[in-house]
Amino acid sequence: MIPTATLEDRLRTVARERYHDRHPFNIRMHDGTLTPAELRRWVLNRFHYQRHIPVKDAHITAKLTTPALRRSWLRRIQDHDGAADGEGGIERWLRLGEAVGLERELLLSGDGVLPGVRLAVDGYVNFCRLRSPLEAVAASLTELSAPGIMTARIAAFERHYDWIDREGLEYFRTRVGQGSRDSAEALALVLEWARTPEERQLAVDALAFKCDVLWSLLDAVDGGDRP
Ligand SMILES: O=C(O)c1cc(C(=O)O)c2c(n1)C(=O)C(=O)c1cc(C(=O)O)[nH]c1-2
Repeated sequence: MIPTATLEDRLRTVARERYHDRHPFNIRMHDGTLTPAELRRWVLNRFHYQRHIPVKDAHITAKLTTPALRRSWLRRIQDHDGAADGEGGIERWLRLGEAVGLERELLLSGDGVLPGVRLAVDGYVNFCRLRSPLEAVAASLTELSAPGIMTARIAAFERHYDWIDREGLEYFRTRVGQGSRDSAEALALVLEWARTPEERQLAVDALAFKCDVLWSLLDAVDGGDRP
């Protein structure tokens, strides 16, 4: 039997070693060498991911079997959708869009989202819709690495892209705390639920799949716009 500590180590290793902070496009973003057009392409395409996070969290919530679990997962939907119009993570991402020069109407229209990004996001939503609660929750564990990448991103944007209004970075500032809390909560559930070696392997594989989703998204953005 593999002890629980080993599963946590395996998950943390996957979340670290296969994370999209190592993707060439992310490295260029943080080095400050993206052109404004490239940065806009990333913000526009990532909005497609952002707006689907509460959809996938609704699929996960529907699989949870106790009021306490559903209540805690519902909070994630509210983090993104807000308690009212003009609040929440999706609204903050729209403001990031405006700070880089993209009209919110353009982001909301979905125009310009790359085919590879649509496929990656569909893949993630459908994975959480079709797989077990263990696998769906384990897939969210990329967020073990998210607070680190967000902190690095805030510093990189402030340093290298001074044409972007700092207020636009509020999405990332808010996500540092939310991501730490969400990943701790998800990790505790996965460690509790994955009791057999097979279940532990499913959790690790789910996390590896999610790393591939994020990697594919950046591959598509790195490939440039359609002619
Ligand atoms: O910018 C990023 O690098 C990044 C990564 C991730 C992630 O690691 O999954 C998320 C986010 N951002 C994010 O903003 C977010 O709301 C989020 C939700 C989830 C999830 O799987 O439930 N991941 C992420």
